[in-house]
Parts: sequence; C-alpha cells; structure tokens
Amino acid sequence: MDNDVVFRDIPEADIERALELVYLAFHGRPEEERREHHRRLLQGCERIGAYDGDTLVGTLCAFPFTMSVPGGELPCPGVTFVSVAPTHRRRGVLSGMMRELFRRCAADGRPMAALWASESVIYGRFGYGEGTRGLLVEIDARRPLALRIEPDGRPLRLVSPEDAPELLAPYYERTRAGRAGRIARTERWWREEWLAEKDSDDEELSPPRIVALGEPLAGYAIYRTRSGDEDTGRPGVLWVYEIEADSPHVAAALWRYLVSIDLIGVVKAWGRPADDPLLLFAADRDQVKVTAEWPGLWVRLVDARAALESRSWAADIDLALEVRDGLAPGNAGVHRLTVKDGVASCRPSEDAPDLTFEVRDLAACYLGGTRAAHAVQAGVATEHTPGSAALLDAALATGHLPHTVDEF
Ligand SMILES: CC(=O)SCCNC(=O)CCNC(=O)[C@H](O)C(C)(C)COP(=O)(O)OP(=O)(O)OC[C@H]1O[C@@H](n2cnc3c(N)ncnc32)[C@H](O)[C@@H]1OP(=O)(O)O
Repeated sequence: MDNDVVFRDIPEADIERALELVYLAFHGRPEEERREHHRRLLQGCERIGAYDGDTLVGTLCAFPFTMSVPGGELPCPGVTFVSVAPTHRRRGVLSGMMRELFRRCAADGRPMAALWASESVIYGRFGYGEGTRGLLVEIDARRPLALRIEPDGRPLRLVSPEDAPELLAPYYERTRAGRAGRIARTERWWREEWLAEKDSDDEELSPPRIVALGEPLAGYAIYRTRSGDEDTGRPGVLWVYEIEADSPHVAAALWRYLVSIDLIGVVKAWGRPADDPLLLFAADRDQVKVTAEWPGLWVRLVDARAALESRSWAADIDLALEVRDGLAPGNAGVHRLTVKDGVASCRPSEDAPDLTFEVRDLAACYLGGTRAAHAVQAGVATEHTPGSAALLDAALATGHLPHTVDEF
C-alpha cells in the first residue's frame, strides 16, 4: 500500500478533476453534453478519492441505489467511475478505496455493494461475485418469428419517450420485486439512462421506441434501430434494450412484433437472462441464437450475516457456513444460518462448518443465480457435510434467475 496516499471524500469543487482523471483512465474525450451528464451523475454519487498530497490520483464513486434481493430490497452502493492515475497503478490505490467503501458500508448499515466491471478479472479479489449473467440473443428477422405458443392477440401501441416513464415505472417496479439484482429507477434515471434521444455508445441508432401491450399494461419493449446499407449489404438492425411481459404469450407477441418490422434483417437483444422464455418458446433455435454470454452485475456482501437475514428463503435450513474474507473482517469465520418458517437468523458460531465459501462465491449464490453445489463441484467451495450444498441450494432457490440490464 502507498503510504503517501490518503482516502477521503471528493468535494463538489473537485468533480471536474475527478472527471478528468476518469477520462484519462478510460481514454475518453466526451463532448460537453456528455460531460455535463457525467457531472450531474457524480454530483448524486458518494465520492471516495485517493489523494497524493493535493493531487487526486484515484476515484471510486457510488450511486445510492436500492437493489432488489429475493423477497425484498437492500440499500446498495452502485460502484462506478473507478479510476486510478496511470502514474499510481498497482500500488494499492484501488484496494485502499475499496476498503474505505466497505468501512463506510459497515458503519452505516449497507450490507451489500454492486458494480459492473470494465474487466472481469479485477473485482473477484475484492470479494465481488457474479450476481447476474447476461446473454446476447440474435434473431434472424428476414422471416417471421417461429413460435411454439400462441402470441397474445391484443393490440400493440407505440408510446412516446415523453410519456413512457409514467406508464412503465410502476410496471418495472413490479418486475423488480420478482427478479433480484434490479435497482429502483428514479424518473431521472428513466429519462436520462433509458429514454435519452441519443444512445451514448452509438449515435447512429434511432431514438428509443417503446411498444406496449395491454390496458392495464401487460408488457412492453424498449428498442432502437439502425438502417441497413444496400451497398455493403449490411442488414438493418434492431436492438432490444428491455422487454418485460406478464406472460409468455405477451412476450411472444412483443418478440414477434420486433422481428416483423420492415427493413430489419437482425434483432439483437443484449443482456437477456438465461431463463428468458423466448429460448423455450422459439420454435426454431437456428433462428434464435445465443451468441455471447458474460457476467453482468458483480455483488459484494459487505455484511454477509445482515444480507442473509434480509432475503427470503424457499426452505428451512440449519447450517454452519464458513466464510473467507480478507477485506471485510466481520464476515470472516463461521456463521450459523438458521431459517425457520421462512425467517432467517445468522449468528457467529464456534461450530465446525458444513460448508466453506470465499465471500465472492457466497455473493454469487446470494441472489440465486449460482448454485452452491456448482461452486463445490468447481472446487471453489468445500462441502464438509455431504448434502449440505444441496440443502443450501433448496433454501436459496428463487422463481426467476436474478437479472438486470441497468449497466452503470
Ligand atoms: C466499476 C467500474 O468503474 S469498472 C472500471 C475500472 N476502471 C478501469 O478499468 C480504468 C482503467 N484502470 C484503472 O484505473 C486501474 O488500473 C484500476 C482501477 C483497474 C486498478 O487500480 P490499481 O490502483 O492499480 O489497483 P490495485 O493496485 O489496488 O490492485 C490490487 C490488485 O488487483 C490487481 N489488478 C488491478 N487491476 C487489474 C487489472 N486491470 N487486471 C489484472 N489485475 C488487476 C493488481 O495487480 C493487484 O494485485 P495484487 O494484489 O496481486 O498485487
């Protein structure tokens, strides 16, 4: 650790310096409109800086999110704008900022943190585990979508981006309760992150289009399109940003609509969950292909006992869990997890452990997306009492896999 570096709040007056450091680290040179957007985001964030004397050499910011967990929700810093000056790399600056974040979380009762990683290799060492996975689904749109089920026959309607938050936000809140890993979206988040006129990564894309089905709303999709190029033969592309539906029949109607739009050769959906019903109700899996897969949200249990007590459980259980954690000392050791009539208690224990996890693997299991038995089979967790991983999995089971497309 670099002893000359101190970790403290980045005051408002240093936001401009923080942005310069972030652009330096990410090799960016955004236009003023984008910088202004970043400025506003940073103003709303908790901001931890690493200062070498007066020089800002590291930033770690966090959105004050509330995140769904099975059966409830938790306050959850959404870690973002992480950067270290090229002159100060690999001297423990990020490690120091992370420790400072965990110290603050433990002090003010925030049992978990989450982030999206620029590189998957970085955050496991800090105890973050893969909380959600995303699939890239590509659909050949030169022919109608072949379906095994009947699509909902009710009419579809287009909704303007201006009117969309009022219609979609209450619906999204309901889906959030059924899927762990989803943040509560503010009106500003809807307008600036979801429904902005321009896509920040690809300005060639159309404004967002919103299609809705049902009154009251039974499902919606948000998408953008890019026209094809006759000279090069590049097909028109439709990017699905979000699709949510009450039933597989509503989902089928939305997907069929998206695939049937004229002058579009391919529909691509980014970050779909592995349990997307489309993958089962599509009649021709040569038409609907998963072409990539990656970790989405990385989750950190800063106070594992509080986090375990805060989620719902699918079965009663009584196990001694050993957790290995070098960065959040309160987590390290054996904890007796008892779930009775759906209510969990988790206490420090002297018992011999039934299972041993690194905190990152416990975090991966926490939202329900990774099975403890897989962690044992992969050799990254140890089962001391035969059958205990299966018992834990039965208790952790959720109706839907955790999933989010809110990248931050
Ligand atoms: C949530 C987000 O914002 S994701 C964005 C992350 N930021 C970026 O990718 C911007 C460019 N990169 C950077 O600014 C820096 O390299 C950072 C922030 C990734 C790392 O900062 P550093 O201060 O160098 O990390 P630090 O010195 O604390 O590293 C701790 C350990 O992680 C390892 N590590 C850090 N970054 C990386 C990496 N990109 N690849 C592999 N290992 C890494 C270090 O080697 C070190 O390992 P050790 O403990 O075995 O010695």
